Amino acid sequence: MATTLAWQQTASRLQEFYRLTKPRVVSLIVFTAFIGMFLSVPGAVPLNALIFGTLGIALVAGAAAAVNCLVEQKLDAVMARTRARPLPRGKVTSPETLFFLALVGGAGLLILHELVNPLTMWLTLGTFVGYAIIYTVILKPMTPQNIVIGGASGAMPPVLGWAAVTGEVTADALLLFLIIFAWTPPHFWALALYRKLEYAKVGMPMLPVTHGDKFTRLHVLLYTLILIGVTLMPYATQMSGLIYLFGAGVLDAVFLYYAVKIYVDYSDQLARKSFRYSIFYLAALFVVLLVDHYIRF
Ligand code: HEM
Ligand SMILES: CC(C)=CCC/C(C)=C/CC/C(C)=C/COP(=O)(O)OP(=O)(O)O
Repeated sequence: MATTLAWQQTASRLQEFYRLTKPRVVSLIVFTAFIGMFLSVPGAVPLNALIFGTLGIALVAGAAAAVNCLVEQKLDAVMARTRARPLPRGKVTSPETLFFLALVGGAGLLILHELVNPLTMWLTLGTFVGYAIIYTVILKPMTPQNIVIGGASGAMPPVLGWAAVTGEVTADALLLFLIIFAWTPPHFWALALYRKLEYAKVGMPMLPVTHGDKFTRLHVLLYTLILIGVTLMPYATQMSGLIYLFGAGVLDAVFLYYAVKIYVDYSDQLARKSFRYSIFYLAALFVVLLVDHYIRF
């Protein structure tokens, strides 16, 4: 009886630590890295790079997310969306979080350095610093351009996957970076539009707070147009073929529909749907890139 209780307590503690890593966001990040690995070579991906590259990138990304939870715990306690996180609820302490993220992040970097290659380790470390320090600590409280510049960290994972397999970063890898980079503003600003009051409450200078709704809605539309241009580039550069062109075209058309509707006929409900669609869009676009890579027309 006592051992069962002890087990339950341990399991629920571990679950709280796991939640610090923002597992849902990180799983899409890792998914784009994973697909980047397949796109980097014509045939089979070496199993070593696939397994240890994915594991290492996942661990460091999780540690980066935990830094964000640590730094923003006081703000998280105020916003409805984030107040159930482990730190604001007092389920884990700051020193525990620091210890956990150092352990997890250190293990990830070690795996990348020893079992993948040093280039991937350094690029992943740079991405970690980009999100955990440059974005979270410096840019986020400073400028409404926070997510445009900080989005570079979120866009790095396919490049990391590419480097893990090939040991280099090529123009095709940078194209994958550009896709996520252009996707981030419509992804985030759709959410920021319907969460504007919460961001205002904690004094975060998000675009709808500093420049208003109309300006943000215009920028969602403009970045969606940029995104559409960028997603045509894999076909234009012959990195991808007709299956990709068709898939990306359909996904882009729906994204454009949401962006135009947000601009001309805004509602919170629409912004919420558009945000959810942005997540589906990115996952589906990478699946299409992968399918096209192996079945090429
Ligand atoms: C600076 C860049 C980014 C910002 C500011 C941002 C912002 C956000 C925010 C605030 C949420 C929380 C939504 C909620 O709690 O309801 C979220 C959710 C999400 N983001 Fe992003 N994001 C960024 C980049 C990315 C990237 C690069 C990916 C993946 C490649 C991604 C994937 C996701 C996913 C999958 C969710 C849903 C999580 C869930 O359902 O709990 N995000 N994003
Ligand atoms: C490989 C590697 C090291 C990757 C690190 C990149 C990384 C973890 C990006 C995460 C993007 C993310 C969680 C944005 C959420 O925005 P936010 O943090 O402003 O959201 P919040 O308000 O929910 O805290």
